[in-house]
Amino acid sequence: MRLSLILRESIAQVQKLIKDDLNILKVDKYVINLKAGSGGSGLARYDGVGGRGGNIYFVAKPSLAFSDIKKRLKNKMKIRAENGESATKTSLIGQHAKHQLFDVPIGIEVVNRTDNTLIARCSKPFHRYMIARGGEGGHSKMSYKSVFEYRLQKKNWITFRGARGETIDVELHLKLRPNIGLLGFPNAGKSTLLKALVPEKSVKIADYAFTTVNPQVAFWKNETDDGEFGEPAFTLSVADLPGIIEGASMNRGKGYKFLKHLEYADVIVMVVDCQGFQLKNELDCPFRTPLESIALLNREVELYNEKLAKKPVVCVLNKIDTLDSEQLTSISKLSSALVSGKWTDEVPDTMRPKINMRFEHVVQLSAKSGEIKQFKKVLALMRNHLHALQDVKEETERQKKVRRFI
Ligand SMILES: Nc1nc2c(ncn2[C@@H]2O[C@H](COP(=O)(O)OP(=O)(O)OP(=O)(O)O)[C@@H](O)[C@H]2O)c(=O)[nH]1
Ligand SMILES: [Mg+2]
Repeated sequence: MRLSLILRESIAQVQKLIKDDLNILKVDKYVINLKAGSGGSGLARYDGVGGRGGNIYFVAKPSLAFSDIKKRLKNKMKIRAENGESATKTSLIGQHAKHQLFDVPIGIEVVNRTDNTLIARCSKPFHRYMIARGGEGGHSKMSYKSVFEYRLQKKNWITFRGARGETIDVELHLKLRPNIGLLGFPNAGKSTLLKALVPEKSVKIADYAFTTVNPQVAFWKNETDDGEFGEPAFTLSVADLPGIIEGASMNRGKGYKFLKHLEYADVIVMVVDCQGFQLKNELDCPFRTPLESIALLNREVELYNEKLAKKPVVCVLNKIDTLDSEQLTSISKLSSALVSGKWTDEVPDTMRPKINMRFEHVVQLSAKSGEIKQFKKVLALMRNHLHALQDVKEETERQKKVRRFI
């Protein structure tokens, strides 16, 4: 009995290790209901003031894992702060409630579920972020509406009701911060490319759409000290994401929820199948040429967030081993058009993006063959930009105005 228990535990441990090795991100969002404390009641006859309700703060802690959030809330996904004390005849100033502090892993984003606005980006270690505000205590200067009477020991007391604490549903988002994010339609060869970069990593590759169901991260080390490309050794994190499809912004396929992991990527690597793309061999799934695939990916990205479409992109035209010489010529033409920025000229109007992505480099390769020297070279070149490319800065209103007058 005991032996089987030990065995079961060790199997579980090994399984966990395997999972860690794969670095697969299973959960990247939680929804939590928050209720800040309401203010205590004030007492009219004696001008008593109720205590303030407690606020809810999130504190960014470096040592926490995202999955700890659920454990620490004991699966209830609710956080409550205490109400303020009411004023009484013997204590005319009600005590303020204690604030509720909740530790969260560093870097998470807190979004209001109702209006989809960002409340906080918890990025500074040990900093407190106010998420829900407690209500003010009741007092005589409050509006008439907050006044109410109640009977206590046969006397009529007039009290001022404290304000209610904020009640909100928030989403906690974990976003990867990779140097390189792989973007593409299903089956384009994103995972194959990751495997070619980091051969020791276990990666699931298969000839059907949506093989990758969760984002996964690997680290590519350019270990040659003497510098294979004249560079000192360096490491880049690469995130392989599940494929998105046309209409992802309308929540087709798996939607575009995984695109959030590209928001902090320094460089986007767009992987395109040189043979084109068709999700299924059915009438409602039209065939898309490589050029159309690029335009449609560009469109989906900008519909998600225009900032993403402004990031530097490396386009990988994959599976060139499957092309004949005529197709190879047309892929080379496409490469030149992408680099020159004139690639949208031939895109049908219905597929043309608003913001054309900037293709810093275009590489033709066969990820399956593992011969990706040119691609590694391009990554090494892009590496020089990595620090400067942390995040695309929004143009401020002032800058826009200034530009208008120039
Ligand atoms: N001939 C050829 N086949 C390739 C190449 N790269 C990938 N493939 C094949 O294409 C299929 C899809 O590859 P994956 O790497 O799983 O594609 P993916 O983009 O990760 O797909 P999803 O995870 O579904 O989004 C597999 O059968 C691969 O073997 C290539 O360069 N040449
Ligand atoms: Mg994949």
